[in-house]
Amino acid sequence: MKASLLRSVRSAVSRSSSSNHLLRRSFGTESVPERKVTVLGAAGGIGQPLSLLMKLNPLVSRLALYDIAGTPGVAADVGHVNTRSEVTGYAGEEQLAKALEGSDVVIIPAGVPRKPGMTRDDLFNINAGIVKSLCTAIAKYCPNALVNMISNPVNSTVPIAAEVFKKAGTYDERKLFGVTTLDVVRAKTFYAGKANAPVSEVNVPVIGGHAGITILPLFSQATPKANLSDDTILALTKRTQDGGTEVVEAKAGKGSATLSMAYAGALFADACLKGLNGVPDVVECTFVQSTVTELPFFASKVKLGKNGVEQVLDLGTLSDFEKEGLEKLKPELKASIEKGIQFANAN
Ligand SMILES: NC(=O)C1=CN([C@@H]2O[C@H](COP(=O)(O)OP(=O)(O)OC[C@H]3O[C@@H](n4cnc5c(N)ncnc54)[C@H](O)[C@@H]3O)[C@@H](O)[C@H]2O)C=CC1
Ligand SMILES: O=C([O-])CC(=O)C(=O)O
Repeated sequence: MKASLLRSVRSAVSRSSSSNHLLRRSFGTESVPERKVTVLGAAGGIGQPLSLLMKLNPLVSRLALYDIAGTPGVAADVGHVNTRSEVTGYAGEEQLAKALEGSDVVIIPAGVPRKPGMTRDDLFNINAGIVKSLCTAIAKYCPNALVNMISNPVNSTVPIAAEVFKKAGTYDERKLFGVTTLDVVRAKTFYAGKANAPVSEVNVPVIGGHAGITILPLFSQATPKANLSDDTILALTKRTQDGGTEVVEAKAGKGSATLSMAYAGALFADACLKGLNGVPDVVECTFVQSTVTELPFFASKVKLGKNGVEQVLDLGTLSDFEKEGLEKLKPELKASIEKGIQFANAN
């Protein structure tokens, strides 16, 4: 078991750092740079499994787990897993600075989740303040870190973060990401089922934002190609847009997606780390500052590099159905972005 774990760690390290000669540091027979990852909200429903998955990532050398309470226990637990990173738990605001100092990637799943009947925007009043205070600390203690925003409503929390960083004079648009990977994960799973394709080979870009109709999967660009009817495409689109609500309703008051989100968050953070380490051609869909539409933030395929966003890729060719979806989502996404900007500047 131990030998096979080591083998898989080594092969993952070798795959992900093959193009990076200069930054290497010894790690067994292979080498990768030192990287600190901080999880804010690490004791929560997403935070705990996400912390475990980050502990399994051989690209991480230090893992800092922060929450308002409960993190010493999570850190002690996760810290016993015999993988590369050293784990430290931090609880309470007075320990936030230490959790953030020296961080390369900060993942934020802090805040309240939905209950049945709520929209993501209903979380704004509580989560906007949480995100604002956490981002104020990031600007102070690790202004160069890549920030992976999971807290909802992502369509507003990312603009809030941008405004906080602008005010602090630390904003670098290449380093701020709304995590929309779960939309891609869902679109892939649902498409594979309908297209009868092996799910591991499926790719589906998802653009727009992360709430309801602002989530726009581009099944016309999905691979492997499949000849799906318009009705099937419509149903797949709706299921992807309502994926979060499907989980909220199934959990019946016990929160929203946590396990699939932890998986998606770990995938996205891994892509950020690979980009930082100089691995070429790392591309993920994510909600970033953008000029691909007239909106100031938009999710689309983004190439990740040593400084975060290297290139925001254009949308490619859209079907008429997708073009219509794109026009329909713009007013809602614009309003959510503006709501975030206004909040950050008024408070
Ligand atoms: N981007 C996405 O695709 C998804 C986003 N989410 C969002 O992620 C957020 C977290 O969801 P869950 O983990 O299920 O909630 P949860 O309630 O289980 O955990 C949230 C954690 O945040 C902590 N927290 C609250 N205020 C904090 C602060 N000021 N500093 C640090 N930690 C703080 C809480 O103590 C708690 O441990 C929600 O806003 C949810 O809507 C959930 C699923 C998918
Ligand atoms: O639906 C929610 O509230 C949580 C979320 O963002 C998702 O699962 O996509």
